[in-house]
Order: sequence, then C-alpha cells, then structure tokens
Amino acid sequence: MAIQKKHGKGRLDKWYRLAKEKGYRARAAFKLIQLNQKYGFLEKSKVLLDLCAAPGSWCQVAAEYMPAQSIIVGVDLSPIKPIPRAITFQSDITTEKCRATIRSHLKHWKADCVLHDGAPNVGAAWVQDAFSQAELVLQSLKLATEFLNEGGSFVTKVFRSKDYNPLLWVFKQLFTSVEATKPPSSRNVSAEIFVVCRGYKAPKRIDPKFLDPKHVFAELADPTPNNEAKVFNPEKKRRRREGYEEGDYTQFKEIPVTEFINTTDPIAILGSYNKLSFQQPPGGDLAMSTVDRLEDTTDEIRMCCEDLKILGKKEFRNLLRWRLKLREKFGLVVKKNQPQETEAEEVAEIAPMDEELAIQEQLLKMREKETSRSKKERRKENEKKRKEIVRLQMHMTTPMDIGMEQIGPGGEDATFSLKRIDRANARDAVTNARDIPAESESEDGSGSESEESDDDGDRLERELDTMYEQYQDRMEDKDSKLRAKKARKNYETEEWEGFSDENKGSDNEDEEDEEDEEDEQDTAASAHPAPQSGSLSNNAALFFDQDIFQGLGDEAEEEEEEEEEEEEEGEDEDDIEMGDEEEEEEEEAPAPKQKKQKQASKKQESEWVDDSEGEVEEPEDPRKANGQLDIDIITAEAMALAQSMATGEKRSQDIVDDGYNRFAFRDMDGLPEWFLDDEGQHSKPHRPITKAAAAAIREKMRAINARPIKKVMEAKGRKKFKAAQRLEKLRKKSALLADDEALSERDKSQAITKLMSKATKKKPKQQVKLVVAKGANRGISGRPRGVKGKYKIVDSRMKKDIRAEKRLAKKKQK
Ligand SMILES: C[S@@+](CC[C@H](N)C(=O)[O-])C[C@H]1O[C@@H](n2cnc3c(N)ncnc32)[C@H](O)[C@@H]1O
Repeated sequence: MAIQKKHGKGRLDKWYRLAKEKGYRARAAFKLIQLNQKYGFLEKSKVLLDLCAAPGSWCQVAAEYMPAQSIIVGVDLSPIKPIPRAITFQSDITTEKCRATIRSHLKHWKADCVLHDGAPNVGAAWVQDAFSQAELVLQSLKLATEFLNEGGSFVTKVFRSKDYNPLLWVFKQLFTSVEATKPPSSRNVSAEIFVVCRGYKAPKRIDPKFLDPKHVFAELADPTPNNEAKVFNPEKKRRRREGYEEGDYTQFKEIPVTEFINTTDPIAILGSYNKLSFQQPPGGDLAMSTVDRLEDTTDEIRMCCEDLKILGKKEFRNLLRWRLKLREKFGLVVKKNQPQETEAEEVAEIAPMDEELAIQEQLLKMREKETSRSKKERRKENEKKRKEIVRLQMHMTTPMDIGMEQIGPGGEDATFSLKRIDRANARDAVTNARDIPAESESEDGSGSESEESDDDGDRLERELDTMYEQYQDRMEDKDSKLRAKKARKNYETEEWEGFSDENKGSDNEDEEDEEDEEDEQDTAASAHPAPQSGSLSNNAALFFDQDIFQGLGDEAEEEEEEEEEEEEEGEDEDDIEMGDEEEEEEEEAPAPKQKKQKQASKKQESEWVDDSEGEVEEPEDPRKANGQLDIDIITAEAMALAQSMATGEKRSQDIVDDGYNRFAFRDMDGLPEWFLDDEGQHSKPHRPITKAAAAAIREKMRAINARPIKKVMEAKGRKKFKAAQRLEKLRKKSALLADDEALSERDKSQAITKLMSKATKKKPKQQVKLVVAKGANRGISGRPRGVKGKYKIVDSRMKKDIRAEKRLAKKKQK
C-alpha cells in the first residue's frame, strides 16, 4: 500500500518514523503491538492466521511476540515479501481458493488467533468504503469460524458506520468477550476501530444468516413507531443521524414549510436543511396554500426560508416565532390552562403529551442553562461596576450613582425596576400601556396567553443562546486565533476584585466571606470617590496610560510641583531646618505610581501586538533606556495617525477629542452576547488610512519579513565568532614562529603557509552510514555491531520511498 505523505491521513507521523527505525514494514505494526499489550493474545497463540496481511508488519510483530516454533500464515491480495517464520501467499480472502490454500497450509491445526486488518479501496466514496469493509470483516469472521480453535481470539478492524452495531452483535453471539478499542497509534481522523473478540464459542453449527451480509446489514424496521408524530404528519420520514440518507447524497436539502410548522423539533430542521419550500406538491396541499396566504407569512419570512444557511440568530428567532403563531392558528398548540373538554377531538389525545414532553425538555434545558446564565450575569454585573468606576474616575458620574445601583430606582431591590420588567419581556407592554384597553386582559384571558408565548419565546431564546455558545465552542476548537482572542477577552473581563488592599478599609480583611467583602468593596467605592492611579481598574489604568495622557499628566504634575515648590519655598523660609530624609521621601513617593503605569502600558502594548497577530505573546519591555515608550507602528491606521501628527495636521488635543465618539462608552447592559460579539467586530471607528501610510507599512513589513530568523542569525553569529577565534589563534602562532630566531626566513614563511592552508582547509563532511534493519540488525535499539561514526537505520522500504521521492521531484522539474 503506497502511503501518501503530504496531507492529513498520509502524514508521516512518529509511528511512521518509529516503524522505519524498528524495521517494521508499516506503521500499522504499532496498532497490533498496542492491542497485544492490552489483551495479550499473541504470547498465548501458537498458530496465527493474518488475513489482509500486506505489506506484512502484523506478521512481523506476530513473529516477534509469539513463542518460537509458532505457525504464522499471512494472506493478501497484494504480494507480501518473505517474512522470516511466516508463510505468506497472495489471494482474495473472499474466495474459495483462498480458504482451500489456508487449509493446505494449516493442515490439521486450528488457529489460536485470527487477525484481520483489511481495508478495501480506502479513499473513494466513504459510504461505499465502509460497507465493503464491513463485508470484508464478515468474510474474515467466516474464515475465523472455520479455522479458530475453541477459546481462540479474533482481532479485526471495523469502520464506525451504520454497520458497526450489527457486526458487534454478530461477534457477541460467537465470542464470550467482545471489546472495541482504538489504539493510540491509530489516527484520530481515521474512522477505524479495532474489535478484539476473545473466547471463541466454537458452536457446532452456525446459521449461515449470521455471516451473510444481506441479513446482517439488512435495515431493521423501527420497533417503536412514533404514532404521535404520525397523527400530525403521516408521511414524515425517520431522520437518519448517521449521515446521508440512503439514496440521497446531495448537500442541498429542502423541506416543505408545512413540515417545519408540524414538527416537534423545529431547531433540528433549521439546523439540517437549506431551504423551507412553499412549493405546492403535484396534487396540491391545502395547508401549504393557507401558510402561503396568511398575513403572518411576510416577505421577510419568505426570504429567510429561501436560504437557512445564511441566517443569523435574529432571523432564526423570527422564523421560530412565526412557526409558533401559525401553530396556534392551526390549533396545533394547546394551552396548558385550557379545559380538557373544549379541546378538539383529534388534538385532545395527542397535544398534552406533546406539551408534557416539551415541558420536560424545557426543564432539563433550563437547569443546564441556569449555571451558565448565573455566571454570565455575574460577569455582566462586574463589568457594569467596573465601567461605573471608570466613569467616576473620569468625572462622568457622581459617586452617588454607585450607591444608587444597589438601592436606588434602577437597582434590583427597587420597587420600580425597568430591568425586571424587561426580563419578563413586558417592557413593550409598559410603554404601550396607553393603547391597551384596561378590561381587555381580564375579559378574554389574553394575559395568560401572552405569558405563555413569553415562555415559548424565552425557551427559544435560551435554545438559540445555547446553540450560539455551541457554535462558538466549535469555532474555537477549529481556530486557535479565536481561542487566543477569547482568552484575552476573558482576561479583560475577569471578575472584578475591587480595589487593591491599600484602598480597602482596615476592617476589610476577612477573605473567606466573599459576599461581605464585595459589599465592603462597594462601600469603599462610594467612600473613596477619587481613587489614585494605583487603584485604577485595568481598563482605567490602560486608558490613562495612553501616550496622550502622558504629556497631560506631566503638565498637571509639573504645575502641581511648581505650586508645591512655591509653597516649599515659602515654608523653607519659615522652617529652614527641614530634614534630608523627609525630602527623600517626597521624591520617592511617585515611584510606585510610575511602576504601575509602566506595567499597564506594557499590557496595552502587548494587546496591540496581539490584536494584529492573533497570538498571545509575552509582552516585552515597551520602554527605551530613556524611559520613553518604544511603540512600534505596525498598522496603516497608526502610521496615518503618526504622519498627521508629525506634519502638524493633528495635535494631541485633537486625538483626545477623537476619542470621544459614538463608539466610546457604549451601554452594553442587558445586550446578548452574540450581539456584542457581532458589534465588536463591525461597530468600531474607521480611521482614515492614507496611501503613503499603507505603502510605508507595507515596506516596513517587507523589511521585517526579509530579516533572517533568530536561529539563523545566531548560527551565523556563532560561525563568525569561531572564525574570529581561529584567526586569533593563527595570528598568535604565526607571531611565535616569526619571533623564533632558530628558524630561517624561508622556513618561517613555509611554516606559516602550512598553518594557513591547514586552517582554511574544510573538514570533509562525515558520511552517514546506512544500516539496513534486517538479519541481526532487525529491531535493535542503539548502535549496530561493527558500525563506527554516524549511522542511520533504514529498511528497504525507506530506500524505495526516497527513490520515489526523487523520481517525483524529477518529474515535477520536467
Ligand atoms: C491496512 S492494509 C493491511 C496492513 C497489514 N495489517 C500490515 O500490518 O502490514 C489492508 C490490506 O487489505 C488488503 N485487502 C483488501 N481486500 C482484500 C481481500 N479481498 N483479500 C485479501 N486482502 C485484501 C489490501 O490489499 C491491503 O494490503
């Protein structure tokens, strides 16, 4: 079997290399070694039959692990090069001829172990592949039943497909123990799995149906038909979760919109189909034409139905709400509080069950969601607190607001809480209260109806939230950049831990009581309305540490210092004997503040770098020796900005003003995560980029890319250093020679020339000796006997591979 080396499955991994090293013909050898390590069937076997054995690595392993004098018979469609201690031949295991040849080789013996690693045509159509592999497994089982000893083992490869379970069932009828396992050397991307069947029961007679693919893989009728679903939808097909439906291998799937209305699992339809069709069936469908004509079926809904794969969460929600409305109109939803006797006859028997199932499902999901929701809410709360503190620090709000959040009109405990109304999804009702006649609710009971549809709405909302989270998890699994981004985001929005210890009240020390601590921190927030920079939250510290504030801060500090100096001068006159120590203290005081600023700006810079490269990197010291920020301009936006500042087009004050835009300080309270994610991507200021700036950045990046990598530079440096050392040595030696008075001038020059030629002579590269892993060298670890210098253990297969590679390279050149 030729191995493709470039991509995914054919990748040359560690098992491939290890197989080369150990002299095995295929990496598959390690699968058998690992299976044997777990179940130990080889050591116990004296006769072994290896079905589908080429190129023969399993036979090699068997010969290694089985007791001496054991019999190993291997067969394959492809020829197998001779293997010591094994008999091999070429044949198709599905044929009678193969069976007869095995018999002739085994004579009267029975096998203790039958191995099967067959894989027909892997790589073509997956469905077809899996099936013929399953057939091959059944065929090998047939041979096993004929040649296995009682108590013997059958080890086979199976592909995970719909035929897997029937196969397992058959194995279990014939063996006392059946275990499926995937050895570590089997690639995760491969659908293969190994089944180890031990303790062959050796029944006297086996019903041929057991080993007949037609019977074993026949489709079974569903033993418990879903009559309930049939009432609503008599022609509904059973969904197949194992892949394409039989006979339907298309990617594009369409389903009548009426099925979407009827189904009890609308999310499944939205997730697996591409289009909800309004197309009338040949005989016409009354339900379809009604759906088509209804007012609720707006143009927007129709457009959404056209292509489900491009819809966002909002559109899905609209579709689900529309479905609910239509179900209500068609009488498919029965209200919980409606008396039983008023229900329509047909619906009366079915709908409550439907409802009950839905409620149970709902309860389960709610419980699952509860934990994640409370976590999310806590995070939001913390974010809100932090934002308020930032605002406070920027004098955008009064400290009163923080207290108000706890007990004021907007707070959770307040009598009138808009937020709570929002949660009950009734804010619209409140705002539209004037339009609703007062008695309408009590008269027709629509209040409870809307409550119920609110319940449904909430459920849908939760389902969509879960789906969105799952979608994000999937994307994160796929994309390392996204993972890094999320990790950064989590770090930024990590739980607020309040002010640093210095700012906490002295009675704020009980770390175990977290709630108390939080309360105290809140009180501390309101008690200390203007915390120093050292106690700023992450974002605030970052904000104030931006370059533009450096100057402003300095100016303010300078002014303060000037004022202080003036005061000091005045004081000095009064109190001339102020001690040196006090002066030193005053000078040292701002140091921690600077340190914190430095750390914050360090973090900021690392974030800029992360944003541009999508990787989390260790931040380097962003300051030069003179203490200035050493920020590299790496985006065209920043370059354009720098240019405009350098040319005097913009002043630092303009940049500060630009910071106050509609994107700054957005209120994110109560907004769903998916919305914020989307906003974060698209709703941000677009700063102008000039052609010159873009060209400058391009040039800069080209220069960076042209730079050799660090390792190469280091190697070159080492080389240079060694050359310099050699030269120095040479210089000293020749100086000694030159000073030697015993030598004539001629001898001196000859000796120096000799030295020079010796030094400039390149050492011949040490040849690597190839040692073929056969005979005494097979499977050895360490230096083979009689080999000196560098060596490499190879097998004939590797030579072939190298030759093939060369051939291919030549072909490409042509
Ligand atoms: C994965 S390889 C086996 C590797 C082998 N276990 C080893 O360790 O070297 C699968 C083999 O199944 C063989 N095969 C597929 N269909 C077969 C058949 N009907 N009869 C015999 N061999 C077959 C293929 O020729 C192929 O060599």
